[in-house]
Amino acid sequence: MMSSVVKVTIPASTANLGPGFDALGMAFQLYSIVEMAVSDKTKIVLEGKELQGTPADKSNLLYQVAAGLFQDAGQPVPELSIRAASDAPLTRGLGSSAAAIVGALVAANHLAGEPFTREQLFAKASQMEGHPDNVGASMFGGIVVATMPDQDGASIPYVKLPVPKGLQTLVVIPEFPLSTEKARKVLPQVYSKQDVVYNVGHSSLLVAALAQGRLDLMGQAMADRLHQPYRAELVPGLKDILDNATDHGAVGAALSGAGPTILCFFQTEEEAARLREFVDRVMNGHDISYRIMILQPDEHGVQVEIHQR
Ligand SMILES: Nc1ncnc2c1ncn2[C@@H]1O[C@H](COP(=O)(O)OP(=O)(O)O)[C@@H](O)[C@H]1O
Ligand SMILES: N[C@@H](CCOP(=O)(O)O)C(=O)O
Repeated sequence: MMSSVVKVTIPASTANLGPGFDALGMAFQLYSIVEMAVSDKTKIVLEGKELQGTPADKSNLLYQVAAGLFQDAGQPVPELSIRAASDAPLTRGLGSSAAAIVGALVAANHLAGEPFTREQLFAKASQMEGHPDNVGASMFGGIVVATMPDQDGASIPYVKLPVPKGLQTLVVIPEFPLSTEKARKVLPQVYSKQDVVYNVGHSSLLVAALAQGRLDLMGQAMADRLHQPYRAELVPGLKDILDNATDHGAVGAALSGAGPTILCFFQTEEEAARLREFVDRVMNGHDISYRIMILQPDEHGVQVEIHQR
């Protein structure tokens, strides 16, 4: 009998864009894939260097998320054959856990006969991550503005914005990992009224600037007081880059998600060259190993192909 293999391609993402903590996400043309099929015995194959060290048994996040979906749908959890690969590095602030959750949910939902809509999968993924920023971008592509609802399980209100034409991203990816869990623990429990008002203003201005393609406002609008100042102690070079990137070719700069990746937006090749030189100088000054990637935005979000075997 023929059985179906579902192949899901998921874009990596950046969250926050500076002030939009837990609310803004943007998808990149940097992909991971998850292939899933019902099988006699669970087998998980993880390909490539980025997934090295990730468990290949039933404790794997992809299996756990897929099993949870079958349970939520009121179906027995089948044995699963899973193959996964990622061009995006893990624990660097490029949304790998969100991409894995989105990939496993979309794949398992297909195998279960599509019991849940995309909006419901988005809500599930956001509950699992605890915030909708990366999962929104991986699910829908482009720039996603979203917020967690007051009630558990309710749908997540969001708006997808196209990425302003010509906006490109240079990411500086340090070699050391930083788990999101650790980078959330350094944040305060309580903020001053001034800092909250500051972020509401900057995040609102940033969303409006993105919606109208006002790249001239991004440098100012991307300033943040809720997370970057606290996370700077975990990311050598961050403060320097945030303070000075716009003087060296950047349209704006931010910590990518919880870090340690740092992102700088730019438009022209000349800006990219100036930025590279600046970033090299800063990171070498801190004696940090890193790599630089130029990433284009993804506008499509998660993509699904079905194969018969
Ligand atoms: N394809 C995958 N398969 C299994 N687990 C994954 C996969 N991708 C990410 N993960 C899990 O997500 C963790 C990274 O999540 P996190 O600390 O939030 O960093 P980030 O999302 O910024 O990469 C990894 O340590 C791993 O446990
Ligand atoms: N809003 C979250 C985003 C975490 O993104 P990740 O890619 O680092 O997992 C946060 O800032 O904690």
